[in-house]
Amino acid sequence: MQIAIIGASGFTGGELIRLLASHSEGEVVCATSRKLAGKAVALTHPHLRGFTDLEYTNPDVGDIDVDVAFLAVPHTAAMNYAGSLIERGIRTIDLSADYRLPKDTYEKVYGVEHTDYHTVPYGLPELHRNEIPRSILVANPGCFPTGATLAAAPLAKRAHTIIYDSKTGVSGAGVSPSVTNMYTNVGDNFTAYKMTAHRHVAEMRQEMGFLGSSASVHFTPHLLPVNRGILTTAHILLDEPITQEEVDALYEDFYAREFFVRLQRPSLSGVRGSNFCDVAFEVEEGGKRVVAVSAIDNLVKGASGQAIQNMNLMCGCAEADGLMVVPLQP
Ligand SMILES: NC(=O)C1=CN([C@@H]2O[C@H](COP(=O)(O)OP(=O)(O)OC[C@H]3O[C@@H](n4cnc5c(N)ncnc54)[C@H](OP(=O)(O)O)[C@@H]3O)[C@@H](O)[C@H]2O)C=CC1
Ligand SMILES: CC(=O)N[C@@H](CCC(=O)OP(=O)(O)O)C(=O)O
Repeated sequence: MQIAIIGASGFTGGELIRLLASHSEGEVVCATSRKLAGKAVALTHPHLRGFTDLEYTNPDVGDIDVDVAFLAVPHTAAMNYAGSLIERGIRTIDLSADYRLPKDTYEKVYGVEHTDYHTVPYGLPELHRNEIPRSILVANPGCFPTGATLAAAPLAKRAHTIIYDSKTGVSGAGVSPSVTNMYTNVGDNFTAYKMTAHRHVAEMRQEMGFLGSSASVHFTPHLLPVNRGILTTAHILLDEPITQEEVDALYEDFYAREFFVRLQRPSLSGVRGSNFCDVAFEVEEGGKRVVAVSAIDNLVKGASGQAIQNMNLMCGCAEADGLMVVPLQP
């Protein structure tokens, strides 16, 4: 199975190459970068030396001839590639936000016109496993919505309000330097941003709706001085009181067949480098608030690992192929 990574010089592109190095059926044969064409991939991803001899190329999209393509480019750029790939039968996984939302919602949230819209499955396998195998194009979820939705999903129908409070590592902002992500602003510091209107809240609401929830959903992200990981605390407010035993049973049942969701105390180092989402939950006295906490690696379950999970489902490979990576704790 020949694979192209479009946008391979970025963080998620590098993670795709790292994880696919141990895939039993896939081989990365094309790694694109507009700026680094002709240079060795291992020059900008030195951790990959010895695992890839590829050089970056900058082909026209119509000349990319592979079985599977990953779009690891910014939102609004992915829509320029997807159409040409899928019309030639290339299974495509888009890591950007371009196909995650209905067209009108996307255009409102992202403030741009969508010039090549397709309705495609939302690639959160734990919720949409049945839709993904039939699809030629899958929208890989946002990093925050992945951790948040997996934390609250089993209680979706019981909640009237869900408040997600997330802390993220800086690699979520991508490889390009900026004043926001420079060391002097991030190191030895901790701050909230986009406090009431982050673009990911639309995805979080969409997935709660998919689960049959009418809960009102709110979200505030914070920037942690770490490279990888998202810890999300979900405050799940209920109309009817619930017991700890009932919540235990709901989560255990919901995730009984999900290898990548582990019900144990979440921490960033407990999932680092891996495709796991760890989730724990506790009922407050009185039974009307459940606090559920999740941890993911934003570059793996929040992006490239989940994208490979989707590829595996789309292509009939074992779901965990390329993803049997043990977390890096401590
Ligand atoms: N980082 C994260 O934790 C997560 C990221 N994502 C999403 O995945 C995608 C990639 O993210 P990430 O790897 O962090 O981003 P980076 O900024 O690190 O990398 C982006 C890549 O895309 C290329 N690129 C940039 N602009 C364009 C363009 N207009 N056309 C073609 N290629 C372009 C860049 O290389 P060059 O300029 O050389 O061509 C680079 O290789 C984004 O949509 C992001 O939102 C999703 C979940 C989590
Ligand atoms: C730290 C940081 O800036 N994180 C990014 C989200 C990460 C991301 O990649 O967004 P998508 O999943 O939609 O692609 C942000 O808050 O916008």
